[in-house]
Amino acid sequence: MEGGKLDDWGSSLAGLMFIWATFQQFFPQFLKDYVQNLWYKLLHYFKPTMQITFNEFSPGLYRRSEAYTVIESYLSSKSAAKASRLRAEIAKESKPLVLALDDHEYITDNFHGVEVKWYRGKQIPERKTISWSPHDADKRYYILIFHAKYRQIIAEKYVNYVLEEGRAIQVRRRQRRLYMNGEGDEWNFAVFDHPASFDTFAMDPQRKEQIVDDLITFSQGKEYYKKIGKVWKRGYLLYGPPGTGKSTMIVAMSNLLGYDIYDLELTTVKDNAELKRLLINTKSKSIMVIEDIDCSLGFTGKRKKDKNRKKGDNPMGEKAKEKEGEGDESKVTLSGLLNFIDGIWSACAGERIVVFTTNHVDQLDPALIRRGRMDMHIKLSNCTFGAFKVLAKNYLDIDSHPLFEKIGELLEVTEMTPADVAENLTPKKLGAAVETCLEAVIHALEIAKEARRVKAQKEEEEQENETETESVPQ
Ligand SMILES: Nc1ncnc2c1ncn2[C@@H]1O[C@H](COP(=O)(O)OP(=O)(O)OP(=O)(O)O)[C@@H](O)[C@H]1O
Repeated sequence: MEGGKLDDWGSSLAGLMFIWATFQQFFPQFLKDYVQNLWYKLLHYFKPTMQITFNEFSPGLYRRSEAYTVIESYLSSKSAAKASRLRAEIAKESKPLVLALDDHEYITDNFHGVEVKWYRGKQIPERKTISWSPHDADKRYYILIFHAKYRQIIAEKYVNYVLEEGRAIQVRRRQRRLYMNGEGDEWNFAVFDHPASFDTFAMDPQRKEQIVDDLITFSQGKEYYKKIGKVWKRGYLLYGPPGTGKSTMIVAMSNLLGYDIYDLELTTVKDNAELKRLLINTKSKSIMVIEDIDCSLGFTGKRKKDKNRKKGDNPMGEKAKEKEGEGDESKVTLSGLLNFIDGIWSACAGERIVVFTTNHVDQLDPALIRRGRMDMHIKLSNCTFGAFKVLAKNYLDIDSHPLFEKIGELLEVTEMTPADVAENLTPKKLGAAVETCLEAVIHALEIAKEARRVKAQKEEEEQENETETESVPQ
């Protein structure tokens, strides 16, 4: 692609705009329009520059234009390094302080060698009135100025690039939201700021890397999904005993990609139609989570409204079987859920991750978790030595210690969840020594080992008794 420079014309234009903006407030409207038209004609005659204006408010609309806010985010990422006059502000629901381009200031940007200028203007209303309407306040706008010979590349490529980058910057800056479904098809949300990340997630490092790579590949896969003709979404099934980090991993996913979380409580959804409406009301770049999916759907694929059931209960245990057939309010069906995940409507949500968690993977309907629906099955297991080392680094800030060897041996012969190991590693007193925390882990592991031995012995004795009873002649 041919490179190009806007040279001094862009700067003169932006400079004159500043002067014009300062004096225009003293002129009547007809004179302003006349001078402005004359000025553009003159400019175009000598140097064929072009410009595109992005107004803060579209006529008749009370909301700020999305293009304007996205451009503002894009330019704020450039302004800190390039502009000489900046505004500092805390944007709504944005984490860091944002440094943005000030009024009547301009900066230069470069797209594949083509130089463009951005100017931020402000139009002051003719009459100052006390009003709540944004149309009576100062109106701002951005003007993109470029050489006319680059019209095509700027209009077709650069503007789209700016919008995409700006949106990505907004997502990165925005505080994460955790949505919950309430009554009907509305989502309520809370701003959430959970620090869990893949760096602090205790898991075999190689497996962790695979998962992180998979997530990043997905998030950058817009063109790929388009090429293969598939909706841009990916399903992850997280399974394992309680306390192995299923919920923590969802937060780590959200923090890695900057996605919001939609925590869908299936038992409160009335029917398939409501499920569909909930889906339509979600935004792109999000993780749709159904925790303990085995507790929400029964064997037959019919949801059972079983509020009495505890998380750890086997869904097809006696308790669950008793409830079967009772659920007269049960309207969300397995096929409704399958449609929700990958029916035609799933395409409305845009870039999306779906996560199911379960403690009983073997109880789930294979249709629900087949590859293509739940693309990656992630087993979260009891604490391994590799996972322990991550926890020791998180909690005690150590990479190695003479007591590690003993802990490694114990972890091989007994089972303990990362949640339990983490709890034992937590110092119980301010300034507790590292040894004290590691010894607490060893102590807990030895108790678990002993309990395991006693249990195994008991099972062996019971089996022997059963064999003896069977061999006694009737
Ligand atoms: N792999 C892990 N890495 C780091 N911390 C962990 C891990 N697993 C568990 N934890 C710690 O244990 C606590 C409980 O974990 P979490 O709620 O994620 O488990 P879970 O598998 O979702 O449990 P449940 O099935 O009961 O919902 C977390 O707050 C976290 O601090």
